[in-house]
Amino acid sequence: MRQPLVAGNWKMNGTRTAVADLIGGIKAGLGGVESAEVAVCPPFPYLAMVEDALQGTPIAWGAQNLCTEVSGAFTGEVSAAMLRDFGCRYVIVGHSERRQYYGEDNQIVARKEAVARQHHLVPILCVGETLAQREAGITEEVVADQLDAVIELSGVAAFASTVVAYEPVWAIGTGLTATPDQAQAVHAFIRGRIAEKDAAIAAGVRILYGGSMKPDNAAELLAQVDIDGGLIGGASLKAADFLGICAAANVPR
Ligand SMILES: O=C[C@H](O)COP(=O)(O)O
Repeated sequence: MRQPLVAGNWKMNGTRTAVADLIGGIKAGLGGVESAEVAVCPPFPYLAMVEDALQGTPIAWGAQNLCTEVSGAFTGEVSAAMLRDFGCRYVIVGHSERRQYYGEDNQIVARKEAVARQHHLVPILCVGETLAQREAGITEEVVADQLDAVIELSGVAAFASTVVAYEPVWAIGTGLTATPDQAQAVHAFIRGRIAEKDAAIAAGVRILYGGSMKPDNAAELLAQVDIDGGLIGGASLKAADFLGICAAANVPR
């Protein structure tokens, strides 16, 4: 059985005050959530604050990115070991904003995925197509290439300890959400692609949906058989909205 995961990706948002308020609101409101796992991914400077606030609670935390390299002369970068030092359980890798604005290709993303696991972080590997790619009918090809880069570097066993997030780029921050059927179709494709190599690993891998998920559309997305949670952007910045999505994930599967 796959435990649902709802992870908030705060992206480049926040101040000390806003982070304190948001974390306080989530902690206060999360009492009833039992079956779903909940995590938040703040910007790097707020990791220490979040660690202090969440230690000893069931809420996990993670980062939004990490360096491909382990340590040394890489100015401006943050290593996997540093994230572990601040108690991170998760790290997002290959978010479409990293791919689009910072030139992260499938090979770089695969290296980040590997270095994260080597340091006992759980990567949340983002995959997904642009609108142009969907309209060209190559969604599956694009997603397959993104998955295959990880399999080629690390083997399918990587997916025994990696979470996948399907995030159609055209649905991120746009208010456009994939329909439950559209999302389910790609989630099933992802699971099938992994199953071609190892059926047991495919059956266990958690596949999150990301892209304008909100309290009012979360339940129908999460009801799909291959959707195991959400990677939430905008709606993770308001405690009430994030909690609404957590509540929708808190149903026995
Ligand atoms: O990582 C989260 C995704 O990019 C989704 O963002 P969004 O919920 O604002 O569309």
